[in-house]
Amino acid sequence: MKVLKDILYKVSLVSTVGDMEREVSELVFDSRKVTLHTAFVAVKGTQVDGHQFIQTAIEKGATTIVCEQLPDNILEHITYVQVLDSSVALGIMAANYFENPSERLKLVAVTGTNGKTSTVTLLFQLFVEMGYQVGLLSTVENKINEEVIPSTHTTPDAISIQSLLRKMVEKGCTHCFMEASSHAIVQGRTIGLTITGAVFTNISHDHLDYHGSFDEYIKAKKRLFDILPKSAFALVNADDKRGMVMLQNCKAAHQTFGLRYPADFKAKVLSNTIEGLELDVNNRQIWFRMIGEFNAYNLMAVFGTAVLLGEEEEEVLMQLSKVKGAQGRFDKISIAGVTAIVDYAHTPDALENVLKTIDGVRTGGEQVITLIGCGGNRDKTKRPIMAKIATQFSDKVILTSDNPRDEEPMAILREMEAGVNPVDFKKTMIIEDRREAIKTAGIMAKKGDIILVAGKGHETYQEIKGVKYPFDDREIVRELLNLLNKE
Ligand SMILES: CC(=O)N[C@H]1[C@@H](OP(=O)(O)OP(=O)(O)OC[C@H]2O[C@@H](n3ccc(=O)[nH]c3=O)[C@H](O)[C@@H]2O)O[C@H](CO)[C@@H](O)[C@@H]1O[C@H](C)C(=O)N[C@@H](C)C(=O)N[C@H](CCC(=O)O)C(=O)O
Ligand SMILES: Nc1ncnc2c1ncn2[C@@H]1O[C@H](COP(=O)(O)OP(=O)(O)OP(=O)(O)O)[C@@H](O)[C@H]1O
Ligand SMILES: N[C@H](CCC[C@H](N)C(=O)O)C(=O)O
Ligand SMILES: [Mg+2]
Repeated sequence: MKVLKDILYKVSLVSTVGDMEREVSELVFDSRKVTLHTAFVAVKGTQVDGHQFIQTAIEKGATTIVCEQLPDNILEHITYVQVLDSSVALGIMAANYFENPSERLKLVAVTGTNGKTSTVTLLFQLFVEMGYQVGLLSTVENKINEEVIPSTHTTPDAISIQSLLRKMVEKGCTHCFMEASSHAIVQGRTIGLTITGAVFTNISHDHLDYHGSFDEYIKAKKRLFDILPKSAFALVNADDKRGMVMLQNCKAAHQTFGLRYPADFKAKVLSNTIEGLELDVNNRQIWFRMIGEFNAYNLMAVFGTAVLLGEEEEEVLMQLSKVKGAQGRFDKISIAGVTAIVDYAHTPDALENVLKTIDGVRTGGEQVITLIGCGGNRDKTKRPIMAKIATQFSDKVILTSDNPRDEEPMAILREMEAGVNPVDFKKTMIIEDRREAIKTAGIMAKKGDIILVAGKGHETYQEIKGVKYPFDDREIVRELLNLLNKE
């Protein structure tokens, strides 16, 4: 039990009604999770306004209500706390409730359209290699050392973040590496965190459905940098023109990484093959297991972060060359003479990067067959662009379902098809069923060919009309390619 007024420390209050010394058993923002003596925080969401569940929360046992508008019927046995912004209050209250765990470890938050999971996973693996106890919050999984805690979001809600950080501190973690999605930043999920360093990987087309415009999307990312204290570091990609935008009016120490423009942490790509990357970093030639130029950026973000956290350059590079990166990112599966690559590319930029990487490591003669879909209930404007990119950089393309969610799969596929140039129609086909699409790609592939299975990476399900059916690209690729004989 915690005392309400302690949990409200540093929260901007508009008014209060009732006992502020009241004990709080738990903090929740979802009426469905209310139990006796919980404090219910009413948040205005994208679907509904949490204020409409205040009565239900009280009926279920909540004795404290935190809200922006006080309800008409004030009950005597309930404490009401009126705040300016419930999401902001929730972040600060969650931090207080779990006793500010982020002040007790070094927390690095990574934002950007692509490369967040790759970067935080590399950081996690690197710091484990260097002998630290480490936490990870990522799209693929959350981790406390070797313990895996399933992830539901790229960035969890404020209460889950603080609760996970608290567990990390209890388990002796000295560092935590987390992804900060633009949704999370805008919704205040990262409020209340003491951040040691923030990293910006890049920004390109995504989530325009949610943010409304590219400018708003940039502003969302920038908010992470705006709140950094002077003692923190802000490490941005010098080769992305929005890197400098992130640093405008940012109080933290400005740091840059990159491959082209002058940067504090810079590398030169010496070789880039299907086996890995050779980079020159401060006149040291190092080999890494990651593939593609985009991974050279991720590696430089990781190198810079580790050095800014006080690690020795030499040691960082040596240990970094051992790590293997995140699941479902450029996962190579070679069976029956065919190489399939399962990759989470789900934005135009990521798809183009992965296809250019494949093109760059081709030895000649082999054809590239790309299988791609776009998620339902998400940014529609990227659909035709992604299909166009797929056809531009591949010999054959199968447009197929990703997670259709509540949309008609065929409608998504038609929107994708609209981006294909008529001259590319003959190399493009539509196969709605993703399993059938993978099978067809396998049948079409000749020995030596490369199949890119893009969009779902590590995901182990396919979401169709509210149901998550088991579906793992990596398993299906293995199963179906094993049935083929290309020898
Ligand atoms: C669009 C979006 O981001 N929605 C997130 C948001 O929910 P919301 O605002 O839609 O909530 P709502 O349904 O309108 O409800 C409003 C409030 O009423 C409460 N409520 C609701 C119903 C009820 O019976 N009782 C009740 O108290 C809810 O708990 C909530 O507090 O806040 C919730 C709690 O934090 C999130 O779980 C939810 O994520 C949804 C499920 C989601 O799919 N989000 C995706 C888009 C997302 O966040 N993705 C990013 C990654 C994006 C990237 O790739 O960069 C991520 O960080 O995962
Ligand atoms: N630095 C990068 N620049 C561009 N593309 C990248 C970069 N790193 C990875 N990618 C591509 O983007 C895909 C997604 O990478 P990753 O999962 O690391 O991004 P993310 O930012 O975590 O995505 P999400 O927003 O879904 O959490 C990868 O599968 C790869 O195709
Ligand atoms: N974090 C991304 C995941 C997209 C993955 C793709 N497989 C899809 O379902 O659209 C998003 O929320 O847009
Ligand atoms: Mg991610």
